[in-house]
Amino acid sequence: MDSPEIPPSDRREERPPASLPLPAAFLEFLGENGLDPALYSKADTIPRYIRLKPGMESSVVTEIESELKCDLMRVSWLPDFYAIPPEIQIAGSKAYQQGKIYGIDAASGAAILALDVQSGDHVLDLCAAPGAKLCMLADMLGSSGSLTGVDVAKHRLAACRTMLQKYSLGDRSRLFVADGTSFSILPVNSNLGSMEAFVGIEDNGSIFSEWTSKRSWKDRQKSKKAKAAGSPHLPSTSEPELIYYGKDSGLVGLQKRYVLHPSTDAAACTSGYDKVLVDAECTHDGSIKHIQKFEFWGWKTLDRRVLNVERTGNLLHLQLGLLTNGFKLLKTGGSLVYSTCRCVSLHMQI
Ligand SMILES: C[S@@+](CC[C@H](N)C(=O)[O-])C[C@H]1O[C@@H](n2cnc3c(N)ncnc32)[C@H](O)[C@@H]1O
Repeated sequence: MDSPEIPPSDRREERPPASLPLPAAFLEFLGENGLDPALYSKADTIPRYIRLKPGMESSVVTEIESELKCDLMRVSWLPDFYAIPPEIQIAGSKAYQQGKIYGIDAASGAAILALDVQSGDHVLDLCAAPGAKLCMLADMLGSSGSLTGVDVAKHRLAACRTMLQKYSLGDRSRLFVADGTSFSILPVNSNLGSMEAFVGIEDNGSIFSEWTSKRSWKDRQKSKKAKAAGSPHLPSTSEPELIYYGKDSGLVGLQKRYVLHPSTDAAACTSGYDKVLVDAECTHDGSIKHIQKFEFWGWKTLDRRVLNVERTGNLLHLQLGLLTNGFKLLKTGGSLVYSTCRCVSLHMQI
């Protein structure tokens, strides 16, 4: 007897179950979102990706192949991206230690590509840490324009600073510890005509001199206070804290109050960012490797971190806040890309 035709909506039932012992609540959540649980047991078949720092000679590829003992498969649609087998670790390799390659997902590359960064753009990355996308943005920017990275978690943003320095990509960058839902500092723009008035005026140390890793007494007191309060994250009312700026970020020689003053929505329309990336905090359920970690962390943790209704509600609120503010900071004619680890990438232009 012929087997009856199965309507597409029921075909999911036929798929083999995931070999991970996913908890019932998570299976239900996947079902509600039309996602196949079998996906979550396939991490060992998904390649890893690396990005070769642009400008490297092609002979470097052969060198890296022999060092990592695997083929580097060029990703045709993503410049400088290569797929490598999932079991290959890059952290111990010379190529990684010397800043010739870094690990970054193809999905992250796709989000940056969609932003279409051009040399001379003023670019804002509103959730920048730990910084793989930030590095790619800095590379795309080339030798003019600026890059501003914002993240609410200072220790994570410090990792961005380390990355920018390691890959020599920080010259046009500045990094602010700030709440991305209310951040309102605009790029240092050549079209703010009165800028000359602020340049070079000595004002009791309130002018930016070249950035140094040595922290001032005031900064050290600030971090002591934050530590004592037990919070790694700033309260939303805190002032943005600039933890890094490069020598060509446009800040050196400018008065601090000129750079750090908050903007209005009207000013952003004319002097805002050309490109904004909102790579928002999310539940991470779209990251197969991330979900696999809960086998070790315990599925109860998954309930608490991913499925908890209060947390997902708060996340939605946060994501909307980040998206709304990112949009406000765009210059007229600029573009914004919104992405999460579920690879949803939304491109908007005003
Ligand atoms: C998905 S991660 C970003 C990944 C990053 N774009 C990259 O490519 O490495 C989300 C980031 O958003 C940050 N975040 C959470 N709430 C935030 C807020 N209110 N403002 C700014 N950043 C926030 C988190 O600290 C986290 O580093």
